[in-house]
Amino acid sequence: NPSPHSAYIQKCISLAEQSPPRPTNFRVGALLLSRKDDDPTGSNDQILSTGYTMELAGNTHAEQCCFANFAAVHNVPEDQVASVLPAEPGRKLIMYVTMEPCGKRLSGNAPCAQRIARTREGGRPGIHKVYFGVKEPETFVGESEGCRMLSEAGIEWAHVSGFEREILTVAVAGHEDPEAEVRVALGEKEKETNVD
Ligand SMILES: Nc1nc(=O)c(N)c(NC[C@H](O)[C@H](O)[C@H](O)COP(=O)(O)O)[nH]1
Ligand SMILES: [Zn+2]
Repeated sequence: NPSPHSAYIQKCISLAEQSPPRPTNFRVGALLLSRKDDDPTGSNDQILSTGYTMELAGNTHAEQCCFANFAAVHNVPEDQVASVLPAEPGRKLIMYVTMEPCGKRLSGNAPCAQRIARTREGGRPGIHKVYFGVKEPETFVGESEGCRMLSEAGIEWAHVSGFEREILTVAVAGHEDPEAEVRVALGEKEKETNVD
């Protein structure tokens, strides 16, 4: 049986395509689900919430909207989402995001890696693992810090490969020179590998 990761990343890409193009951020899609332990094909997955950049009013990120949508269904504000996320034995909370959760935002708003880490407050299991399709390009904040912040919070993460160009093309659609930015972002990977 195939792994479920590609299908979820593709679902997140279609979410990201609903985001209004802006020069000041990336168009990203996010999905939250509950997965039964020892269920590598995800056959017992339960989708809990989805979100995309600027889905909700203001300068909102996909992961932020994903949490805010779930919190709203449970009648709490987004910053209290940890208190309403399920914590069932034998199941884990998993997030899929087209792009690595941000570790810093030029706006100064709370970065998504911090929002994800906060789901573990109060000893709750919170988010167990984050799968993303591409690391954040250096466009806005330079070297991305999201993965390091997740690791520091004890949250696992993994890169699902194969969708980088598609994800980046959607993400930068509102930028000044999208084609060039995609080439640079893809090239960055080659540059890093040439460093050693
Ligand atoms: N993972 C992620 N999900 C998003 O929905 C989104 N828009 C970004 N984008 C990261 C980028 O670093 C920030 O968009 C800029 O740093 C500008 O910051 P604001 O968005 O204005 O807070 N990253
Ligand atoms: Zn973010």
